[in-house]
Formats: sequence, structure tokens, C-alpha cells
Amino acid sequence: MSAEVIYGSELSQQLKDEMKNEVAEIKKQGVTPNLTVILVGDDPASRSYVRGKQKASDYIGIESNLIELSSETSQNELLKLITQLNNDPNVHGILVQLPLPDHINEQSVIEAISPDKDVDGFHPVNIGRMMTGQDTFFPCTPYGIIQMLKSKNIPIEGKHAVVIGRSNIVGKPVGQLLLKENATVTYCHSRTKNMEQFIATADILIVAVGIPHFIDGTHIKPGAVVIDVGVNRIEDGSLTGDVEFASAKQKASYITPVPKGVGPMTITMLMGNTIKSAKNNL
Ligand SMILES: NC(=O)C1=CN([C@@H]2O[C@H](COP(=O)(O)OP(=O)(O)OC[C@H]3O[C@@H](n4cnc5c(N)ncnc54)[C@H](OP(=O)(O)O)[C@@H]3O)[C@@H](O)[C@H]2O)C=CC1
Ligand SMILES: Nc1nc(=O)c2c([nH]1)NC[C@@H]1CN(c3ccc(C(=O)N[C@@H](CCC(=O)O)C(=O)O)cc3)C=[N+]21
Repeated sequence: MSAEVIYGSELSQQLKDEMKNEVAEIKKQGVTPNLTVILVGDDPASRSYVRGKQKASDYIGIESNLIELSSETSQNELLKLITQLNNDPNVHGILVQLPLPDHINEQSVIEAISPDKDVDGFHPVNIGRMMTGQDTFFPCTPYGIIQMLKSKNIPIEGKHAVVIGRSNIVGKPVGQLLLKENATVTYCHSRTKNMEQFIATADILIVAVGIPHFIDGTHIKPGAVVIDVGVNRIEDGSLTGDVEFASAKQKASYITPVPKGVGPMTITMLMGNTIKSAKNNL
């Protein structure tokens, strides 16, 4: 078997075209959706992601503000800036690019952002809303993954979804969204024993670990859907996922590539959340 490849880049393009029309309508009603991104320090990967967000904003017609701060910025200065943006009625989305320098407590920063402007969906209030089935900003990467599955009419209900990785921004919330779609969810992480047994029974396998080619085709269940979240820059400068694509593709029914897979959908869902926030202000 050779899997069908799910290109997040193509689905993103469709969704961005729809969003472009939606933003034009919102503007007619006198509101310009605004996403303000704060970048602390000069990490090249962060800079590249931020560029992607600006490009998508420009395409859709969302106003994007980039606030660049030196890596020496104190936590208090950052918190003060967030308070100002919370109080600015023209700002609909606030995103603080992670990771932050070591002297800044990430959780304090996330919690300082108003839940109404937390378009990343990282604030505990929004995570709580997601877990209790309320309408909220869903975290962008997990939400994008669900959209990719739905775009191919891949059934989720009753399926065994195995999530490898339990970070707050990817692993944990993707498991929650799959649960909401009635999957039976198993989480694996660095302390999991005999992970192969879980991989072998996964109908949907989500890999979010951050290790190049962490999973290959060996234990993948024939016909499984494989979603590769990893974005790893390797020695030759190219990007690669957490899944060894060629061997996994032989076993899977659907598989996502890296690049052009989950990454573009993350950015597109961020745009969607920003539009949702602007609409709350109409
Ligand atoms: N495409 C996109 O839009 C995005 C991609 N990413 C990418 O996804 C990957 C994961 O990101 P993120 O979740 O933030 O990473 P984290 O480093 O926060 O989390 C990694 C997770 O993988 C688990 N893990 C590490 N080693 C092993 C192992 N040997 N066996 C099993 N589990 C292991 C960790 O377990 P434990 O908890 O036990 O330590 C942890 O839960 C990265 O490559 C990142 O670049 C991230 C965000 C968005
Ligand atoms: N507050 C915050 N929110 C985030 O959503 C957030 C973050 N911090 N910190 C870092 C991670 C990582 N992340 C990615 C977004 C897009 C691509 C993406 O578009 N990738 C392209 C390739 C891009 C390239 O060529 O560099 C692709 O996979 O095709 C990847 C990774 C968002 N994150």
C-alpha cells in the first residue's frame, strides 16, 4: 500500500481564500482584524515562523503588528506591554512567540494575555473551556490536525488515536480534540514502556516529539493515518518531520508530509482564531 499524502499547504490555501472574503466583509462593518505578535530575542526558527504568520496575515487582509524586543527584556516589561495590548480595542489577537528566554516565566506570560485575545488558545481559561466542550479558541496545531482529518472525511469516532508527545501546546490538546470527536485516545511520552504495542494498534497516529525520524514504518498498523507534527531542522539545513516518511507511507492509508503538512495549517488556524476574535468585536 502507498498512502495518500494530506497536504496542509493545499487545504490552507483554500481556507485562506475563504478567510480573505470573510475579512473583506468584516472590514465593511468597520473593523480591521488585528494580530499583534511579540518576539523576544533573535531565535532564527522563531523569526521564520513569525514571517510565515505575517505573510498569511497580509494575504488574508489581517493587520499584523510585530513587536520585537531584545532578549534582555525583563518579565515585568513584557507583562506591562501585554496589559497595554489587552486594553487596546484595535488589537484582537495577541501572540507571544515561544520559547521565551530562560529568565522569563512562560506560564506567567501566557496567563497575562486576556483569554478573549489568546488566539493561540494557550490560556488556562481557554484550555478549560476546550476540555469542558465550550466554544473557545482551540490551540492552532491541534485544531489544524482535526481540520486535515475532516478534509479527507477520515472517521475519528471509535478509532484508536495514539498521541506521542504530551506538551501543553501540541500533544495534550490534540488528544483532547480527538476525544471530543469520540476517538479512544492513548498518550505516549518519554516514560512510556513498550511504545511499539501502542503504535501497532493506532488507527490514527499523531507524532509530536521533536526527534527527526523518531518513528518509521516498522510498527505502524497497515492502513493507519499518520500525522507528523515534528518540524526539525537537520544538518543540511532542510526541514524534516518526526516520521520516516518513505517507510511509513508504505504502511499508512494517509500521511502528512514535512514541510507542507501540519505547519501551514497551524498558521491558518491562527488566522481563523484572529478573525473569530475580531467578529466578537462587531
Ligand atoms: N507543525 C507545527 O505547527 C508545530 C510543530 N511543532 C514541532 O513538534 C515537535 C514537538 O513539539 P512540542 O510538543 O512543542 O515539543 P516538546 O519538547 O514540548 O514535547 C515533546 C514531547 O515528546 C516526548 N518525548 C520526547 N522524547 C521521547 C521519546 N524518546 N519517546 C516518547 N516520547 C518522547 C516528551 O515526553 P515527556 O513529556 O515525557 O518529556 C514530550 O511530551 C517539535 O518538532 C516542534 O518543532 C511544534 C509546534 C507546532
Ligand atoms: N506562541 C506560539 N505559537 C505557536 O503556534 C508556535 C510558537 N509559539 N512557537 C513555535 C511553534 C512552532 N510553530 C510552527 C508554525 C508554523 C510552521 C510552518 O509553517 N512550517 C512550514 C515550514 C516553514 C519553514 O520553511 O520554516 C511547513 O511545515 O511546511 C512550523 C511551526 C508554531 N509555534
